[in-house]
Parts: sequence; C-alpha cells; structure tokens
Amino acid sequence: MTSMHLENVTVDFPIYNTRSRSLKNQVMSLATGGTIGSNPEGHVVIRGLENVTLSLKEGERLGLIGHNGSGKTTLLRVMSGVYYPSGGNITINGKCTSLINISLGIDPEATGRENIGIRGALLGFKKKELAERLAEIEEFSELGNFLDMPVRTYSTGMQLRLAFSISTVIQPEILIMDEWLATGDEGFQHKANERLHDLVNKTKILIIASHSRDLLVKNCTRIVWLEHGRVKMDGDAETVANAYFGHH
Ligand SMILES: Nc1ncnc2c1ncn2[C@@H]1O[C@H](COP(=O)(O)OP(=O)(O)OP(=O)(O)O)[C@@H](O)[C@H]1O
Repeated sequence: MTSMHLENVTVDFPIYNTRSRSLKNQVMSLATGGTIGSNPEGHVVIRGLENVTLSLKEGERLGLIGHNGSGKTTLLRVMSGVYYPSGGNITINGKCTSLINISLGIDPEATGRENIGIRGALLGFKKKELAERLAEIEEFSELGNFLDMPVRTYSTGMQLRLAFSISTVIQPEILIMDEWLATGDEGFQHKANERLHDLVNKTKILIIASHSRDLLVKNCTRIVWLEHGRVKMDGDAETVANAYFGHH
C-alpha cells in the first residue's frame, strides 16, 4: 500500500554561525512566517517547519494552504527529499515524483538528449526503462534537432519542455506539486495539461500546494492549513477551505 508518514518533522535553516543576541533580534524582525531560534550548535535558525505530524494513505489527495512563508514549500521539499529534516522522521512507501523545481539538475553544457539520460538516471529509471521511453520523451518535448544541441542554447520555455517531458513520462504512485505546473506555449500547455490531469487522476497519493481555492477544492479530499511552520488545521477539503478563504 502506498503511504507517507511524517512524525514530528522539523526543518531549521541556519542563518548565522553566532550566539549574538543583537543579530538574532535583527533576523527576528525580518522573519514574518517562520519562527526564530537557535539550534544545539548555537546557530541562529529560521524554523521553516515545526513538529509536523501527518499521515497519508492510498487514495488521499492533500492540498496545502497558508500565507507566504507559512512553510508550504519547505514541507513539499522535505517530502520530496530535497531537504533532510532537522528533527523527526519521514517514511515513504511508493514511487514518488516531485514536480517542484523540475529544471533543477539540468546540465546546460550537455545536449537535450544527454540530459534525458542524466535526469532519467537521477529519477531512478533503469537503463531498459529509459531506452523504452527515450523516443516518447523526445517526441513529447517537440525539440527536434535541438535535442543534439547544448541546453544553454535553449529558451527558458524549451528548457522547461525538456524537463517536463522527462519528469512526467512515468506514472508515479505519489505526486508532489507546487501549484498547477504550466509550461510552454499554448499548444504545448494544452498537451502538458492533459498529461498532468492523467498523472493526477491515476496517482495513488497527491500532494499539491496552492493559493487557489478552486484548484484545491476540485483536486483534493483533504487540506492542511499551515501557519508559522505548524499545522493550524487539518480536515476535509471543503471545511478547511471555508475556514481559510472565509477569512481572506
Ligand atoms: N532556504 C531558506 N533559508 C532560510 N529560510 C528559509 C529558506 N526557505 C524558507 N525559509 C523560511 O522558512 C519559512 C517557510 O518558508 P516557505 O518557503 O516554506 O513558505 P511558503 O508557505 O511556501 O510561502 P510562499 O507561499 O511564499 O511560497 C519562511 O519563514 C522562510 O523565510
């Protein structure tokens, strides 16, 4: 069974290697979302997430809401394995695709085709799997002869098309998204949307952060409302959306 469990997950971002009170106060005045503290080594830290406990089981579609700086991105990143928790643990059962920062890790000096190989390996594709999917990825990207050119010669949209085509070629069991991913020009966006809908509908667990009530209510069964890195409310999508958006 596909599942994800977070137990008391805390994520700290060390800011200064100092015990200075005045610096701490300065940082304190900057921080709107996270809380300020210090870790055992005496570093001043911004606490991006604090003691988040969350269990997701097969079939669940989780939406994340909260003001800027409330911890949504940090939570998505720690779930995706981009950040390691400073405290607590995460247990994941299932093949996970994270569509946050899809261009990260694309090598500008390598060609499009080489990047498909590099990214494929990073995403855990087996050699055979990649060979089977290569033509499909190339065709979906619509990059044609550019696939033999270094990626630094691509426009931003072309780079995103490449990254999107690779990242979405395999149906995950757990899908993580930050807002609805829109890439490319009109024609590409249309087919990218279709592919995303397909992935979203077939994934066993969905996690999506968004500021859009519509998107959340349409796609989610459950919503977690984050505030200052902590879970303020966790419940069925409609109820939490009403509580959150009702006050804004
Ligand atoms: N790399 C970092 N270094 C230091 N502090 C960080 C870092 N990333 C996030 N933070 C802090 O952690 C807190 C949570 O930020 P996060 O980006 O998770 O919020 P968010 O809910 O995704 O906001 P938004 O809606 O603006 O995307 C904020 O206080 C932020 O300043």
